[in-house]
Amino acid sequence: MAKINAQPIQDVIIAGMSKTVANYDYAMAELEALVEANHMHAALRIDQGLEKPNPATFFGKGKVTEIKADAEANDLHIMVINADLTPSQVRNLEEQTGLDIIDRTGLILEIFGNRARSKEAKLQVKIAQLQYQLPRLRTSISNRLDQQAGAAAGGGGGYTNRGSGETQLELNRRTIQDRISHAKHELKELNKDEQVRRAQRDKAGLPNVALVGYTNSGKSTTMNGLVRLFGKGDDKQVFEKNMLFATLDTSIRQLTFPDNKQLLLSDTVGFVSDLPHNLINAFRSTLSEAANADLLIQVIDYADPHYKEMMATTEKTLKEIGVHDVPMIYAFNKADLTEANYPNQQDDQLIYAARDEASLQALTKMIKEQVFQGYVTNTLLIPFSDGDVVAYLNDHANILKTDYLATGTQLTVELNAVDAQRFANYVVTPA
Ligand SMILES: Nc1nc2c(ncn2[C@@H]2O[C@H](COP(=O)(O)OP(=O)(O)OP(=O)(O)O)[C@@H](O)[C@H]2O)c(=O)[nH]1
Ligand SMILES: [Mg+2]
Repeated sequence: MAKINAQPIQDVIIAGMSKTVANYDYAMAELEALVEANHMHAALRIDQGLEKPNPATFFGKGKVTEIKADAEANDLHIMVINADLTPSQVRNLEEQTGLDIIDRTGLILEIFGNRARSKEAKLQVKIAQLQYQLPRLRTSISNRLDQQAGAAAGGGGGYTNRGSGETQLELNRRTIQDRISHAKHELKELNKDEQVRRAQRDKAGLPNVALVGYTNSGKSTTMNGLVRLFGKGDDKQVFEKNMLFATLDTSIRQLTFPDNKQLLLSDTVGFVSDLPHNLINAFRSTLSEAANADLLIQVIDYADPHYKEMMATTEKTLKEIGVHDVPMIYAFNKADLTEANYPNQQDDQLIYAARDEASLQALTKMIKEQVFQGYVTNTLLIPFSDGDVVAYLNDHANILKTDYLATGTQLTVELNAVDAQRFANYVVTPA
């Protein structure tokens, strides 16, 4: 699939309805970045200021004629629109302009389709794509997604719908519905394994910390930096790259600090405004790591002039995936590209750069202050016959003091809630 990058970049029109979107300029800048992420280039931009989109063709009648003429004059064949259109709006516009129309959700689904690597991500994207296609069978975007799915399956799987008769359409509807159920079933099987792994992790009682934030803000780079400092020697680095949606999976790594305290850190899919609903649904299990976290680190690209809008997008998306009341550290990244001093902490905010070690140490300190609050310091007297307990604590806990008494080993040790409970029988009051 390395071929994707070899594809020529396709010139397209981007278009939007300026009065129906809050912060229109930012929305169009975001659309342009999404278009680039899909190996396209916004060669022409068309705006219209209607109060309400035309129910039949989205744009007004005169505008549609203008679009057709502009497209022909510039030899452009695709128009990407900064909104979600009804299936009939897409069909009408395609008929009247002769252009292939891609709406916002279609665009994001196509990007995700190109990026998905793991089996889980592929299934999740496929489900979202098929659900999107179902009411849009006779549109060009449905064909595009079909061709993508066909290419991913090794070629030959794609089929075209345009201009096909009603019988063909019915057949396709059934085929798509079958494919959705099949993919859902496969995903469910995969998620079973994931649930087992999660149960094992929960049993270990380690705090869960999740990196979240707008796409391309530096989550994976931050994860890799922390893993380099505190991960196990054989921990793999996660994929980091200057492109939207580089990460479509959740990776989890264990960090162990010099005082033996441990936590699990996860890195996941980045956000963008108005992530399609069926995509969010399909990615629910991937995103659940964030929903179950004890602490979120919101990574923000502080060097991007739109960082405030990106933060608002992140907050909104988190609400949508059901994340409420999880404590958050605001990590303003890429300070090396700004005038700001770094690392610089103020309350729950940190200005930093993900590849700067002092920054990573500052972030670590903030994380530790948050997640290890619930630790208690106990003194345990462990009989010599329970040597495995002493061994476990040596590996997993911060031992402040060790005394060898006639009756056993006496440890003063910091314990998380699960371990404190587990070893409650050994607690003594030190003499
Ligand atoms: N200058 C600078 N670049 C950074 C910093 N952190 C990350 N980057 C770059 O920003 C780009 C995106 O980084 P990633 O870590 O892949 O971002 P992400 O948030 O994981 O992105 P997605 O997985 O696409 O959501 C890469 O080109 C990184 O090299 C930083 O502190 N300074
Ligand atoms: Mg990433």
